[in-house]
Amino acid sequence: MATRGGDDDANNSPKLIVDRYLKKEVLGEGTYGIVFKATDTQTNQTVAIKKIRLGNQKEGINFTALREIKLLKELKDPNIIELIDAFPHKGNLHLVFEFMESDLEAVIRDRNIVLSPADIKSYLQMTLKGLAFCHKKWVLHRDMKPNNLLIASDGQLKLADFGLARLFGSPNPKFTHQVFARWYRAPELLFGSKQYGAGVDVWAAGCIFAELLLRRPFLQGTSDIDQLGKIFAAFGTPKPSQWSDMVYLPDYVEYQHVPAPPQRTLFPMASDDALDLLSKMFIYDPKARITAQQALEHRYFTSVPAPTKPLLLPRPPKKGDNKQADVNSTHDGPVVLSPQRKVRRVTVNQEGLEGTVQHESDEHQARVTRLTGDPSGQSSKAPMSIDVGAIFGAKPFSRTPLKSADRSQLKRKLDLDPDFGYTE
Ligand SMILES: Nc1ncnc2c1ncn2[C@@H]1O[C@H](COP(=O)(O)OP(=O)(O)OP(=O)(O)O)[C@@H](O)[C@H]1O
Repeated sequence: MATRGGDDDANNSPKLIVDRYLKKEVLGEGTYGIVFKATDTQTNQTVAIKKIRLGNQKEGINFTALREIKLLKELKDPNIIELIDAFPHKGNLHLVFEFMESDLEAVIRDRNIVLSPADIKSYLQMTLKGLAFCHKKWVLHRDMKPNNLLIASDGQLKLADFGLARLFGSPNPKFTHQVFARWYRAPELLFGSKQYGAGVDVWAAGCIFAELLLRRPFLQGTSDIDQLGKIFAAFGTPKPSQWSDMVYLPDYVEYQHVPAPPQRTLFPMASDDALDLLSKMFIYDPKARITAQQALEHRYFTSVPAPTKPLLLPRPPKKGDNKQADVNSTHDGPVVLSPQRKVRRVTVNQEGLEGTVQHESDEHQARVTRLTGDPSGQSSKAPMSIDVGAIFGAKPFSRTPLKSADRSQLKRKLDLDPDFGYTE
């Protein structure tokens, strides 16, 4: 029997809604409403239900929105989260999605996860595949950021919250999430463009690519003006020859000329191909910016290393099991190592970090080079030893057997990608 009364979100006890979904615990609250875990009793599938408040849309959900939701239901792609069902219930719209284990923000912020160049390539490829699919169907995301890129149990990254920004209006500024969204905002949006296109999503994907490389958000503006300032500091002020239409944008103001620093100084660890793709995703003129499809065809994706297969990507902690992850930290630099990797000693020198990995089960040894770098390019010349075991509180050389997943991941990285870590 459906429970039609007393729909209390704070109450985590299971209850059946619309005769189909057995509602369980609340997973979190976002800009548009509360998300809770549920079981679809028809299919026995675990789902996530996003309950969208329609409070300030007095006329309730309109036909345009319903039509667009129908469109979203038809967007089926391995890199787009599936909208399984949508229904109004007690004055709220309920969107039923496949349940996802984690998200890219958790991966980026988890100090225990090492991202190899191949892993970064894989995450970016899945992001661009999802985007390219939607852009082909004329759907924009408009709210691309790492916590909207969800990760399934099979490692597949899926774009979530597609189109919600357009359907339900700008997020309420009282939510801090909006501040984060600013970091991914394209310059045409910051200049007040009302007729923007798919380029806004590509710019945001570029910010996410940069964040994967740096392990911290790339352009952290504190206001819209400051965001533009951060963009100009990174890429130089746009010249009319680079972006002739900018002068017609509603909020365009002339800025004092700032030259672009060499991109290599911003991403010292990026490969030439990665840097070339990044620079194309950050082209000022949205008409000249690379499209998601063109980005997928960039040589970055065909050069070695090949993108990591989703199943082999580092496993982020499952939702509700994030004791290991330092999700509250705002990283100021690349994360170094996972304790499971048993690095004996790491030496910092001009090249970055060096160390020796000892793998107990097969005595596999490999040199780890360039594990991190100093984004300012001012790393100390004097070598310095760091006992990584001590940093992570793990006993160096303890004989605790590695879990088979850890073992295969480590072996894969060492075998396939000898200078795994930070050649990007
Ligand atoms: N399909 C899903 N499967 C599992 N958890 C989900 C799913 N969708 C959302 N969540 C979780 O529910 C919580 C709220 O998500 P929601 O998308 O509403 O907001 P958010 O991503 O935290 O922020 P914002 O609204 O700014 O994007 C988050 O913890 C999110 O990871």
